[in-house]
Amino acid sequence: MVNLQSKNLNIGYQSGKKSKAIAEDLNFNLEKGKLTCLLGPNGVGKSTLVKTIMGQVPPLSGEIFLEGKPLTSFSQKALAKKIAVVLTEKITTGNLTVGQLVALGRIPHTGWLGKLSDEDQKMVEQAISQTHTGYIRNQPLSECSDGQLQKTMIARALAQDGDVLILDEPTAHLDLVNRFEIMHLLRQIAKESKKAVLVVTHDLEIAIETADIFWLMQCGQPLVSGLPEDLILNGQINLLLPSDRLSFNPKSGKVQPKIDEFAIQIEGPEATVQWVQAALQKNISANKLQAVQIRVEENPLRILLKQGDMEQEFLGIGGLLEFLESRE
Ligand SMILES: Nc1ncnc2c1ncn2[C@@H]1O[C@H](COP(=O)(O)OP(=O)(O)OP(=O)(O)O)[C@@H](O)[C@H]1O
Repeated sequence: MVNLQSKNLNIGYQSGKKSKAIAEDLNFNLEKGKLTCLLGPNGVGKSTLVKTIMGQVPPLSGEIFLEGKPLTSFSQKALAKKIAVVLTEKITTGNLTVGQLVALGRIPHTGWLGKLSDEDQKMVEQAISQTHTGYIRNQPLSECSDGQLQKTMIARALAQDGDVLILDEPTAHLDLVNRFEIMHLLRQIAKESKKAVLVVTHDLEIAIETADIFWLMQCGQPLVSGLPEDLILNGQINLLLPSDRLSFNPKSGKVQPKIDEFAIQIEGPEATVQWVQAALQKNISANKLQAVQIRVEENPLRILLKQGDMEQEFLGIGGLLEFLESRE
């Protein structure tokens, strides 16, 4: 079910009579119950699109519809009840605790001085429980780690209880475990609370694992939308990598340097072959690998290198690289 939709949307910034176009002819459907990831290179206009959807930056032309009605027909207050946003800026809210910040999510419903009703309280508790932040609810924000802060910001947005939840780079600055945890949490929120969740991210691998839909934004091109798995198989994922040097490897699910003359035949178990190949690509120039054959064994690792009559054995990739690097 579509919650937010755009038609021929042109986004950018207006200053006096001058307008600066950032992206043109954007057409999208943001669906309820799905986690959508917006990906694209730096400066392509992802944050500008988020601000346009929030009603902070007016579209240069075209229109956005929320629940079938033009976004412009909603007041800022009404929009705040429908769309909750988590931006990248760090909050500097003095001595507020985690619990107090989450409660601030109810402001669109209560007003600044509003007391929390039982219903408000219930939404706050639900948001804290969904984000597993109960154990830090009395902790001042100034004492929270980046991961804890990010979960608190998500909890505040959940307490706001809009049908649309938008997050601009929620995993920036987080470690690998927290990045996974936050994205899985957002997926769960989309599924369980039937919200339309839009996440701007540069985290391609985790996005592939968690997103239902990808939106790919590239300079001067229409927005490409589809299942991540479809975009991988039809090669459109490479739209994110305009450089000649990188491509997406559908087998490993990773961005890798393009392999052409570099590819040498390595025999052995798949995972071991993959990492030996990766180390060779990163460190050894193609001319040093000519007429070289490599066979690998695992547990324990053994690498056998053959060239003509010469055979050499290594017990680690480091030794193999040292040997190849020292060759004329
Ligand atoms: N207030 C503004 N007025 C004019 N131009 C702006 C303004 N804010 C951003 N821009 C420009 O809009 C373009 C898109 O910026 P935006 O922040 O939307 O990109 P982004 O895709 O989110 O980038 P990143 O991945 O680096 O966060 C950039 O060229 C930027 O300089």
